[in-house]
Amino acid sequence: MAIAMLQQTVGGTLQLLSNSGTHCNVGNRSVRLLPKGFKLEVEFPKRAIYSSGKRKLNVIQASTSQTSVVGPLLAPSSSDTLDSHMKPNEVALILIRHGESLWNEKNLFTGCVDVPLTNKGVEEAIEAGHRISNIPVDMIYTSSLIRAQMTAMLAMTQHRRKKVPIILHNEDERARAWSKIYSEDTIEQSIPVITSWKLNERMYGELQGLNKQETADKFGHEKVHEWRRSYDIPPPNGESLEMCAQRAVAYFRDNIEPQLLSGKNILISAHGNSLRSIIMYLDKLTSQEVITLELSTGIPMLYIFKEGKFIRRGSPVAPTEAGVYAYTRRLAQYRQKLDDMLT
Ligand SMILES: O=C(O)[C@@H](CO)OP(=O)(O)O
Repeated sequence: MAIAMLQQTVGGTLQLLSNSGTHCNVGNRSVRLLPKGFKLEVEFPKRAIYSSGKRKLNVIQASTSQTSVVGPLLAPSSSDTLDSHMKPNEVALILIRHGESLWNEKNLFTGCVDVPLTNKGVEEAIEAGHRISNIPVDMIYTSSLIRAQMTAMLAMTQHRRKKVPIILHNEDERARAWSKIYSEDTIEQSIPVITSWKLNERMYGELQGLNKQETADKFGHEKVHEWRRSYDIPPPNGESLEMCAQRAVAYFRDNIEPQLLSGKNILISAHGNSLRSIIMYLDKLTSQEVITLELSTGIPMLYIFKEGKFIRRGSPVAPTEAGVYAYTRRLAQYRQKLDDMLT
């Protein structure tokens, strides 16, 4: 079936994107839409009926400055034509803990120290990418730390949609202006990547850089276990899990949840403790339950956000790709569309 999707208005023109060859009526004009992402610009009328054959697609109301779209075929806030058949009230949320870092390998407390991935970590990130390669991703959030950013970027190299993840630089006005993209086409083929320190690993204070085994030998296993896995006891001059959760969950609620509500499919690449905090919020875990939660490096976890609820769909243990796609009709449809477009 043809999908004609309203892209945007550009100086009095309307852009349509199609994923299969068909005729499409725009107002009183009949135009041909070509397969796979062919983009058409037409002058838009004030009000037009979109139709493909006898099938009415959408009613567009447009003015030079504003366009609104009414119709079941468009997910209003999604920019991806592949999503146009999907229920706008159901979106995917993927969480990935970064792959193994050089300090994970050396068994050092890392916290907010900015350490890159090992070769194994790179492989884990690529494997994570395979597992999520058929799940829609409209936006990516990462911490400000390179291990989480590397993981997101490497994972996205495997995504079948082949959009380009692009880090947004919002440090100041100039950073924003200098990284501006001037092609709407290119923007459409990009995924914005938003970084925030609020998704960083919990700050490990004076343990950062110390060897975990040596620290346990020195201070006692019980003490170190308390620093590492209690909920509200911070390591010396560091953050407890509770303190980490306060800023990570606040960030999630204030910044990420509104995007999910508006229909965006989101990937978060972050850290053991910032993700445990977010999972505590999503799964309504108690402080006793969250301290027993261990996350492996590079294993993606899938949630479906539907009707205001987070439903976990991928096991943190080892979700197989086939298992993940069996979960919802919407994800199966997305995968089918990728198959149709990319084979
Ligand atoms: O060192 C760290 O920053 C974290 C995660 O690797 O360690 P822990 O397992 O104690 O949470």
